Amino acid sequence: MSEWIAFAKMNGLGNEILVADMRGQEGRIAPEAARALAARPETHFDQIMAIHNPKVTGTDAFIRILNADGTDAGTCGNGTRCVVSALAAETGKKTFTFQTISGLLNAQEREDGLISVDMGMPRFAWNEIPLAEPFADTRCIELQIGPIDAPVLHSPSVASMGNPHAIFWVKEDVWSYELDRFGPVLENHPLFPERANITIARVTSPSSMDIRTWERGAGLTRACGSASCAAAVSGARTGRTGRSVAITVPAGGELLIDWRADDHVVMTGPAEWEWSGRLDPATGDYRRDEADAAEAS
Ligand SMILES: N[C@H](CCC[C@H](N)C(=O)O)C(=O)O
Repeated sequence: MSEWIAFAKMNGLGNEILVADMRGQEGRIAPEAARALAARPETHFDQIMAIHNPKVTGTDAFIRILNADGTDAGTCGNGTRCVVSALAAETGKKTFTFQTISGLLNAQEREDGLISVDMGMPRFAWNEIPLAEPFADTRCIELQIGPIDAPVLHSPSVASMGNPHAIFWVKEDVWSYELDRFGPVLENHPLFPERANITIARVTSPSSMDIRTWERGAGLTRACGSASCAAAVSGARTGRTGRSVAITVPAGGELLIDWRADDHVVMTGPAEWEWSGRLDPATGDYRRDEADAAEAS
C-alpha cells in the first residue's frame, strides 16, 4: 500500500487542477489513479500537477503533469500558476524554477497576486510540433474538417509550447462551433503523431482574442494556458495581432500573453484554491480534509 499524500483542488481561470505533493515520495501518481480521480465529479480535473523533489540543482521542484486520461503532458501553464500559488503560500517565496519533461519553467507571484509564468520559446518547425509530414510554413497548414467544398474549420496555424497545438482561426462567435464533435477527430488526426491540443480562435482586436480549446487527453476545458500562448504567438506570426494579447477563455476571464523580444512567452493570470485533501497515488482513493475534521469531532 502506498503512502497517502496531500493534495489541493485548485483552478487556473477555470482550468481544473489537482496539485499533489509527491515530495519525499519514491514513486509517481499512477495513470490508473489519475483516471479514477478524473472520473469522479468532485475530483474531476483537467491536469494533475505532481510536485516531486528537484532532480536538478537550482530548481525548486520537478513537476510531473498528468492529463485526465492518465497520459503525461509536457507543460501546463494554468497548472503551473496553481503550483506557484500553493508553494508561495507554504514558503513565502515569490519566484520559482520548475523542471518538467519539456524543460525548465520560471514563474513568479506578483505584488498584485497574479502569477506570471515564463512558458519558454515557441517552436514552429514541422518536426518540432510534431507533424507527420513536412510543411515549410506552419503559419497556415493544409488541414480541414467538415464538407470538402465548405469546410467548417480549415488552415490552422500550428506551434509547440512544449506541447503540440493547432489554432483554427474563425470569424463567428467561438461558441457557434461544435468543438466537442470536431475536437476528438482533430486531436487524433494522423497529421499529429503525438496528438494535439485543438483551439478555435476569433481575433477581436489587434490585442485581444476569444478562444475555446479541446485539450489533448482532457477534452473541452474552461481555460488552457499553453493554448492561449500558442494562439497569441500564432496571431502575431500571421499579422492578426501584436505581440501582447489578452485572451478571453471559455470560463470568462482573461490571460495576458506577452511574446517578449527575447522570444520568451510570458503568461499572466490568477490561480484559486478550492479545497484540500489526501489521496492514494496508486489507486486515486481520496479524502477531503473537511471530512476528516467532521469525523474527528
Ligand atoms: N491546460 C494546460 C495544457 C494542457 C495540455 C495537455 N492537454 C497536453 O498537451 O497534453 C495549460 O494550461 O497549459
